[in-house]
Parts: sequence; C-alpha cells; structure tokens
Amino acid sequence: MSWLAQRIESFGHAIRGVRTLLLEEHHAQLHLLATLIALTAGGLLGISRADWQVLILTIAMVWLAEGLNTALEHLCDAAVPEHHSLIGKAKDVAAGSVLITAGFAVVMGALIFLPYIF
Ligand SMILES: Nc1ncnc2c1ncn2[C@@H]1O[C@H](COP(=O)(O)OP(=O)(O)OP(=O)(O)O)[C@@H](O)[C@H]1O
Repeated sequence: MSWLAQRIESFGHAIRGVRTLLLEEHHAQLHLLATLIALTAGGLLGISRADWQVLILTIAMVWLAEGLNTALEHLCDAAVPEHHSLIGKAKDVAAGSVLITAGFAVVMGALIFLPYIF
C-alpha cells in the first residue's frame, strides 16, 4: 500500500472513531449540542476574533477529554472485563477530568458571552 493510501486509511479510522463517539456516547451527544449552541451564540452575538479563538480552544479541550475518556473506558472493558477497584478508579478519574473540563468550559462560556449580553 502506498504512503498516501495508508494516510487515507488512517484518516478513515479516525473518522470512524468520531462516528462511534457521536453515535454511541450519550455524553458526546450532549457535548455536540453544547458545541452547536456555543458556536451559534458566538455567531449571533458577533464575538471578537480573540473570543472565537478561546471559545474554539475550549470546545476542543472538552472533546479531547471526552474522546480520551471514552477510549479509556473501552480499553478498560477489554483489558479487565471483571470488576476491579483500580479499573473503577481509572474510569472515575477519566470521567472526573471530563467533568472538570466541561465545568471550566461553562465558566469560559460565561466570561465570553455575558459581556455581549449585559
Ligand atoms: N470493571 C469495573 N470495575 C470497577 N468499577 C467499574 C468497572 N466498570 C465500571 N465501573 C464503575 O462504574 C462507573 C461507570 O462506568 P461505565 O463504564 O458504565 O461508564 P459510564 O460512566 O456509564 O460512562 P458512559 O455513559 O460513557 O458509558 C465507573 O466510573 C466506575 O466507577
């Protein structure tokens, strides 16, 4: 297989990962809704270029956390299907990082949007 064909195939795997995330993970669907709301609000309120940069970076951080959390959940389930306290801890910490990232994203959204509204 040529170098280009390999890159295209790898890209296809990544797209399949995004599809899996969006179709199978309910939290990812909530993130998608929040992403669409934030992008629409940014457009309607005409936020500055700097605010767009921060907003997009913040959204990307949440997707990064959710994607890694989902990947880790699958890895845990495949590696140790039975109940194990360390698997529980690993999943809890990964889910906690999504919660923290999403929480800061809400704060960031408030800091960006509220000055345009009030
Ligand atoms: N194999 C396991 N051993 C110990 N505890 C586990 C195990 N699997 C899950 N848990 C506990 O159950 C919680 C929920 O795990 P689960 O894999 O169902 O994820 P979830 O929070 O339901 O996420 P999602 O909604 O994305 O599936 C974990 O955070 C962990 O505390």
